[in-house]
Amino acid sequence: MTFAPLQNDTFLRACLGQATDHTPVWLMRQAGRYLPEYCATRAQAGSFMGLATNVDYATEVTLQPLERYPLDASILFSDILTVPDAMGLGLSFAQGEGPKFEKVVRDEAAVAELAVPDMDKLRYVFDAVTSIRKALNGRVPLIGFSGSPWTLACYMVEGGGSSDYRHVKTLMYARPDLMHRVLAVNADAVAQYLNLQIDAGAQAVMVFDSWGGVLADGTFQDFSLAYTRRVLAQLKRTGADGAVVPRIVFTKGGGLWLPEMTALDCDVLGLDWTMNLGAARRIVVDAAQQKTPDFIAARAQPAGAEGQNGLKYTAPKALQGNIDPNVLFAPPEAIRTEVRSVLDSFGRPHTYRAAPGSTHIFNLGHGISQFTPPEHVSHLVDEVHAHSRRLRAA
Ligand SMILES: Cc1c2[nH]c(c1CCC(=O)O)Cc1[nH]c(c(CCC(=O)O)c1C)Cc1[nH]c(c(CCC(=O)O)c1C)Cc1[nH]c(c(C)c1CCC(=O)O)C2
Repeated sequence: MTFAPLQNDTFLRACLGQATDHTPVWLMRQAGRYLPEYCATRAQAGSFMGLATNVDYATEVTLQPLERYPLDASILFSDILTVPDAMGLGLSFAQGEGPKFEKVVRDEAAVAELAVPDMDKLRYVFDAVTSIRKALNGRVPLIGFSGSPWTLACYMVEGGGSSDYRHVKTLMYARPDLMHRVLAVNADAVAQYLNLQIDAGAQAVMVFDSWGGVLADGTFQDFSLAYTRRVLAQLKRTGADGAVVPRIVFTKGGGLWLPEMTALDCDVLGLDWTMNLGAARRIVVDAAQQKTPDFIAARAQPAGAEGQNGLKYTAPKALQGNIDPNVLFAPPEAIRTEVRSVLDSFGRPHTYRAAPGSTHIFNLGHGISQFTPPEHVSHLVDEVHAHSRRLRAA
């Protein structure tokens, strides 16, 4: 399987800590209900799962936001809940309501039954990845994704969305042994799922730990972070074409744990809007400097090379985020002001020779709202490109 050469590698370069002439931008949930063309295709497909399981529809809606906006990356159209669905829990999305599972995993018997699903049940996802790569024709890279083991467990135990996470936290505190088993199965399923997306053509992969931030300090490390680590440890480093596949970990509400997350074996950390990007940048750069005392020399070396002191040079993690998606409800001039403020908070973009590294990928701090006026997104994307070029020229 060979695909057309990539025409815009800005996103992949930024993921790997390399200099770019502008800050790349894409948006979480960029293909979704705020786009009238998405709603039209969804109506044809009849349901969300009808859309996600049909390769042609999934390809069509993945490309829809790219037709409107000069985004620097695309993301597979699917959902994190396809994995528990393949485990036999019976996923459905009722119109106007959130996701629902027919079966919930709350007791010893249900936990005992749980197993890594036959990946053939998820073939429609891998087929969609290959079809989207072909349709993109090298325009921008394609991101594959999965939920984190903890975030998937939240839906599997609650049976759907939740406002208080009562059932999943009850299981965690009352029967940590059962919770650990659910998370171990999820981690191994997610790792296989992402590796097959990589084989099918995904050029980067992202783990959505959307509900990591609802955990208490201590439980986050044991029940979320440890299993994200278990996923990362099993992931392939390169795709079928030999290109490095960057890994992104996004923990909503995880800003306080950023110092601990710098130790993850991933390339990019995603942040929600509560975190100052300049402060986050200092944390990731400090973490890399501790591992590599001669930091400037490290920048001149490929990551992973052996230094004179015998230490492995580690590039600081790139950061992805983090504008409040609600900014998109404000008038265009206010959107542009907020975009500049997020870019400025990250600070002067890294160039090879200039001091301390870390690169920035612009994104929302969480998924785009279905009520967003589509024309407002044009202002956001345009301002990211224009202002980030200005920052590099300054
Ligand atoms: C928690 C989570 C889910 N799904 C996802 C997450 C993690 C990201 C996050 O925290 O937002 C991830 C996801 N879901 C979807 C994508 C597609 C790719 C993209 O970003 O464009 C991605 C990356 C499509 C979708 N997944 C869903 C929709 C809307 C459903 C529809 O079209 O009817 C889309 C476009 C449904 C979904 N799926 C999920 C929920 C809670 C819902 C209902 C909420 C809602 O209605 O917005 C679970």
